[in-house]
Amino acid sequence: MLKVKNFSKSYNNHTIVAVENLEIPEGIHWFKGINGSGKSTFFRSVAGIIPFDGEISWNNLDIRKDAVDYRMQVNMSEADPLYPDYLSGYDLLTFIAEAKKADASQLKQLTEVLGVDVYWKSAIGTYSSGMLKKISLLSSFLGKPSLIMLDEPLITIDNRSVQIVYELVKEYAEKQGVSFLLSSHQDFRFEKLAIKNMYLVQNQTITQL
Ligand SMILES: Nc1ncnc2c1ncn2[C@@H]1O[C@H](COP(=O)(O)OP(=O)(O)OP(=O)(O)O)[C@@H](O)[C@H]1O
Repeated sequence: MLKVKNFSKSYNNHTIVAVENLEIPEGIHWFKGINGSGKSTFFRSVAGIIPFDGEISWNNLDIRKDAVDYRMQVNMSEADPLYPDYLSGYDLLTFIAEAKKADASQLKQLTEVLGVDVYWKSAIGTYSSGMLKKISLLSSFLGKPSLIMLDEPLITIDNRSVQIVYELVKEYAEKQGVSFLLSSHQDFRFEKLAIKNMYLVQNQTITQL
């Protein structure tokens, strides 16, 4: 269970998202909202990437008090990932795999499934947006997370990769009990997945649909 209490995130004294009380059970959930509504801001807060006011815990691990354990359990893929151009996908993914204590076989299997092994030794600066997106998506599966947030996972990747992402989400959810928060500003993007709840990010808050 993800528990969010008295949450608020502001930029330049302007509230982007505020949530008094939100409890999200395990399962696959879909966050909708128009451009700029605050989906990425909320996901980044839950991932522990940006500071915020309030309390967030996942399966009773507090994002601040249990900072390391929490971050071993909660992974995220950014909507528009940004990495240093001079690193290779290999440099980045082997680093993340080590930090997340991933089995060597997991990294190998994911690179092969997503076709990242073909280009991951080249510098990131040479990648197309879809190639970069696949590195970011792959990174979020590494280790033994119990919650994975995928921010706009289907943008920029080709149709075949979209199917692979659907399969990976299904496999990790069904076989390993991983929960997912998926975001999309478009309707009918995740119809192939067993979506438990849908949430709307709108008017500086989040409501369950
Ligand atoms: N680092 C930042 N500094 C200032 N304002 C920011 C920052 N990051 C986001 N914002 C603002 O917060 C609001 C929400 O942005 P966010 O990226 O969370 O929206 P989103 O719902 O993910 O949008 P999209 O669907 O376009 O990805 C926007 O008005 C944006 O300009």
